[in-house]
Amino acid sequence: MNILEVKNLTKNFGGLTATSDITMNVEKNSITAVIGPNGAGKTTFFNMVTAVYKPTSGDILLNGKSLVGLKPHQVSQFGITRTFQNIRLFNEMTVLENVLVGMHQNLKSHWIGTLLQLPHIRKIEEAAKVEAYDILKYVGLEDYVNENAGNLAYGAQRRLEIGRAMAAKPKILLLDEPAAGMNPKETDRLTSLIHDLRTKLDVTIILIEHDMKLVMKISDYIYVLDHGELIASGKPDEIRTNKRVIEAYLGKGAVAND
Ligand SMILES: Nc1ncnc2c1ncn2[C@@H]1O[C@H](COP(=O)(O)OP(=O)(O)OP(=O)(O)O)[C@@H](O)[C@H]1O
Repeated sequence: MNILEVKNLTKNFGGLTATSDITMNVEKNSITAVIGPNGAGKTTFFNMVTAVYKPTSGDILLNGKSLVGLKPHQVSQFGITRTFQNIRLFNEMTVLENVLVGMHQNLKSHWIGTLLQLPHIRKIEEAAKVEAYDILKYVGLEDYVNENAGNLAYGAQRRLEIGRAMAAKPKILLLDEPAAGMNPKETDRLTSLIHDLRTKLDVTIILIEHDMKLVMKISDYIYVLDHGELIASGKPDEIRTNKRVIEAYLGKGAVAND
């Protein structure tokens, strides 16, 4: 079953076409990768799915309902959260607080209740902390709960970002280059985390990533963009050997003629 359907999605910035007539289907509970050389339109695609940009034309359907025209916070309430290419944590807040921030839209507490320390609000907040702690365990940060986020090592900061995004209980998690800047050990750890999120927490993952080893290892399906156009789609083994994909990455002439 498709959780997300992208239909003929185009985004123009003045005379520049960032994505052109893209159609994709993302199956529920899958790991789907969107790859392509720099400037291919990958982040623009994420920005349209999260309503940061309005498509010039085309549609995006979440469980059959259009997301076009919604505000970013509404898309997030409908169950789509993301992480960013550049880490965006609250460095001066603790690791636990960063996850609690990600959870806020699911908390029914009201500021006045918090201010007055009403017992039922305190209960909700305690429950939120327990849940946040569970998430931190999941992403392997339970020993750093009270550490400031800015003090974490790079790979740990990236995992905290994923933890914060998971706190919103998304149906779809969009990861924008989660392995960027990671060393091979950190990438391995991230790979198994992403794999676990899908298998154990029932989330659908859409991943933009330049690390092809990671992409080929965990993706069920891959879409390839080049200069805003969808040039290929298929399972990792199909993409690995696709001539247009190899040419897009390595330049024309990289593929020997048959
Ligand atoms: N807000 C904007 N205004 C004008 N042009 C933009 C805007 N955002 C993106 N673009 C252009 O759209 C094209 C696609 O950019 P995009 O960032 O989506 O590519 P990408 O595949 O994510 O690249 P990278 O892998 O380098 O992050 C580029 O030519 C970029 O300069």
